[in-house]
Amino acid sequence: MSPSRTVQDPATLPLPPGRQGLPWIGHTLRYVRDPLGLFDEVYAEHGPVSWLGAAGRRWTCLLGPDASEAVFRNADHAFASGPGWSYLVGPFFDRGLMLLDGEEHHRHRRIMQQAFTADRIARSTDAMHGPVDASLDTWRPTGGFAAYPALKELTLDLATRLFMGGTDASPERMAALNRAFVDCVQAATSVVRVPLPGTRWRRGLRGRILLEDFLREHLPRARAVETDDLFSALCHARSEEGEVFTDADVVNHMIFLLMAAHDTSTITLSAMMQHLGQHPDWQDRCRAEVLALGSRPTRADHAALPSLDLVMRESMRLVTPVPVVARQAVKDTAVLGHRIPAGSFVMTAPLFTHHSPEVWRDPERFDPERFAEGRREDKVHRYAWHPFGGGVHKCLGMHFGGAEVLTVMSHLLRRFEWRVDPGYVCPIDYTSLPFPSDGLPVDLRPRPVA
Ligand code: HEM
Repeated sequence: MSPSRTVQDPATLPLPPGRQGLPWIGHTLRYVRDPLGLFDEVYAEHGPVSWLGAAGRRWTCLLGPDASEAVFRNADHAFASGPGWSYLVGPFFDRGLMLLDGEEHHRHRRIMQQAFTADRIARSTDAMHGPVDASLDTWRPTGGFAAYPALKELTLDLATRLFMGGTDASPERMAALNRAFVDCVQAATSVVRVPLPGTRWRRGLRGRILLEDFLREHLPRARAVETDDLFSALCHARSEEGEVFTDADVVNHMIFLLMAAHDTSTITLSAMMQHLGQHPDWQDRCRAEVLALGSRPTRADHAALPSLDLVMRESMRLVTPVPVVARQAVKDTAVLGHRIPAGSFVMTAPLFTHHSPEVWRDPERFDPERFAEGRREDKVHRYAWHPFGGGVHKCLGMHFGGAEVLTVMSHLLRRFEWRVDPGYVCPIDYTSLPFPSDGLPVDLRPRPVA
């Protein structure tokens, strides 16, 4: 299953086969409703390398673990992240780390890494308990409780505090800031991509300006004193070579990080709530581990939550928070016997591999033990399970995100019990990152606080 280590001479190879679908929109509507069905069809017809029309472009689809490996390993530096992603997410996350390439990306990543050390993540974990508890105090357990919007509010609140902590902004200003951030995220996937009055695009541009103004206004304070929040961490981060971020870098990175952290964590939490609700045996097992710890587990305590960790991995497999990853070929290259000409827009789909029967046994089944020692189905290929991507752009926040998810789940399991009909099939909207379009109704009950 391993792709060849060297890139073949592209000029000698055939172009990928493919299909346009409808003019301009191509297969966009099908993707939004059922990306897996679409990829399955494309793979059955053409194999791992093909192209399809979507969102006004011809996208070369590189499907399966070998094709993903070729993209992420990027042996001949042919695939650029910035131009691939900016076509999809617009100008709202300009110059965020994922939108940079080459030496510039490498330099920025070296600096940013200093804000994501194990020590910092441990301190952030301790700082999460207060806001998580406060947010859960507002939950009103009931049958049909809409878990997804409640989790989204919780993670947004948490991100604003952990990322921007220490600001003295009024609750109204913070609410406006949250709104601006949501406007940017929604604008990124809007159909109308010019700033006409009343459009999401225009609201997104305004949102970006508001976020920039807010961050610039608070920069001098974040620069003056080093505190535990991410804003301050970016202001003071210094690579081993002594490189630091400019003010503009800090602002751009903060806006991107808010986006990178927020929906991905929410989706993971909501998928875990769904599956634990449908599998009470797993819910009991995870709760027993949580209750054996103190009420405010530290990052080190997370090692004592092995069942919850298995559930997190399995949930990210089944509901892959970043279903596709975008790139653009900046020179001719070759993947699995096909020529990918310079200029091609390229996507690879962790979602597809995560559901592939060529990789997983009974892939649609919720079976966290597949990740347990003795089975380790994810070890069949380096890119069997890759919700955080791979290569030089591999998610920088994966440990931070893991700490957040385990912290929130620990509080949820301690404070609540919930059930979801075992036959429930979650309707997922893939317009942007995947989310349950019905809000994920769960039957939520309080537990006596232990
Ligand atoms: C918990 C769920 C998360 C998932 C599934 C996830 C997934 C991903 C993926 C797939 C990429 C790679 C995209 C690419 O190759 O083009 C990525 C990049 C990134 N993520 Fe995450 N992410 C998560 C949480 C977070 C959090 C919490 C943060 C920050 C606090 C974060 C920060 C980043 C950054 C900075 C990058 C860009 C890295 C680079 O380009 O060098 N992510 N993430």
